Amino acid sequence: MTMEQESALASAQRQFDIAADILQLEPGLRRILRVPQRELTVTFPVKMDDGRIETFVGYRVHHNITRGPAKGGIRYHPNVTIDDVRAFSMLMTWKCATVNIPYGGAKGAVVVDPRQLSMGELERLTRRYTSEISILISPDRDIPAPDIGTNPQVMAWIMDTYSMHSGHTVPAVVTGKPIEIGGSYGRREATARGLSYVLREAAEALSFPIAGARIVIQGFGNVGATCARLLEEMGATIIAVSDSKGGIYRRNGLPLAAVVAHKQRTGTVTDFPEADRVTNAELLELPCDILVPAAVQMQITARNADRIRARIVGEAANAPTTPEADAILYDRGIFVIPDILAGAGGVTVSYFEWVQGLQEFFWTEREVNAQLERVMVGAFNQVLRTAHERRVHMRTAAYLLAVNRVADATRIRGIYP
Ligand SMILES: NC(=O)c1ccc[n+]([C@@H]2O[C@H](COP(=O)([O-])OP(=O)(O)OC[C@H]3O[C@@H](n4cnc5c(N)ncnc54)[C@H](O)[C@@H]3O)[C@@H](O)[C@H]2O)c1
Repeated sequence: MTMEQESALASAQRQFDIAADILQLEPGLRRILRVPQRELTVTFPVKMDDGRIETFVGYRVHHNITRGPAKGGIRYHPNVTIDDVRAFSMLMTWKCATVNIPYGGAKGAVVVDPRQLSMGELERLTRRYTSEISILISPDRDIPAPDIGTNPQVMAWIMDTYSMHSGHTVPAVVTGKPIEIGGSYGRREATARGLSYVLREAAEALSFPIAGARIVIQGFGNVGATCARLLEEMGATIIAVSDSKGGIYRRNGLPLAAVVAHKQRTGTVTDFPEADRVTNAELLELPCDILVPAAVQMQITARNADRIRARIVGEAANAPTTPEADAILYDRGIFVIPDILAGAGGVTVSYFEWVQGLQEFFWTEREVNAQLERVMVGAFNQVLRTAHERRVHMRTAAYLLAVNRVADATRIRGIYP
């Protein structure tokens, strides 16, 4: 197996090992933090609309809960594996620790293509999966959230199922809920907004203003499209965007509102009449100031890293860059804002949603965004300082901060019994 084909977990562990070596982490702590603490696999039946009974496999993994309740999304995807869930649960531990919010890391999944299910089937699957993992979830133990293939409606069913079992309404058991039942203002845009704050800070650190910066975005979904709009509001020029079908490029800037309307009408950005078509591979190699991978993992690899022509790469997606590519980008002086920092706006506002639910006291959107900016800018500056002090790239710096926080918490609490 080549490095490029290694599993998501092996890649996450390799990244952890780099930080553990620099921190000279004691062998016992290394053994604890390298693997998930707790895993649940469930096989459960769902009545389909035609009367058949199908069985589905689901997972919920807690990587670490030393710093607080487990936090992480639930993915519905036909190809998801337990190994992916382990890797993403580990990334969640580091993401929460990087922005210093009091959570551990978790991830859940069901092996299913949700687009093949009716609404009724999706609801029954979600409610039964919730029931199966209810031995793990609760507002003070494990708080799920949306991920690929799930959305606020799925979170509403999880909240309702858990509440039915409890006999009273428990909004704080999930985040990413609809506003009407205790969701937070600003949650839907939070990942993109958090990213826009750190991109603005990064541009400033590299001595160019975000206003006028030329931006390329891979993935035009919730995060990518919102990020495009927010960066345009900051005065940046979006020159290329893409979705799973391909990308579009216009040297002088895309008319964003028209691209959004085209995507709504046709389901894709491709074939937008006033731009050139590019493939997703070509898009990544366009000359620009800021490249934002906001689609899927493993996009920047040893194969294309030497052709990336951005000054900053802001990782909205989880794990879009392989460790080999990281080293190449660093050597070429490209400033990478790693996923565990750049993509942490979502979990940060999830944390605010949980706090609001527990207190039953809700904030305005302005308050949410101001607190998000404080957390993201503070974390960015800490990671940047660490990178300078330790002479490492931003990903390793973020890992050093995050792993150290979890290691410290473990040492202070001690090993039970
Ligand atoms: N939504 C959040 O709060 C959040 C938080 C942290 C990280 N992320 C990560 O950000 C990424 C995007 O999340 P989202 O919520 O915008 O998802 P989404 O499903 O709304 O959008 C994904 C976009 O990527 C495109 N895409 C899919 N496969 C592609 C491929 N192979 N090449 C190019 N484009 C492709 C899709 O067409 C779509 O435009 C994911 O990796 C997700 O894990 C999301």
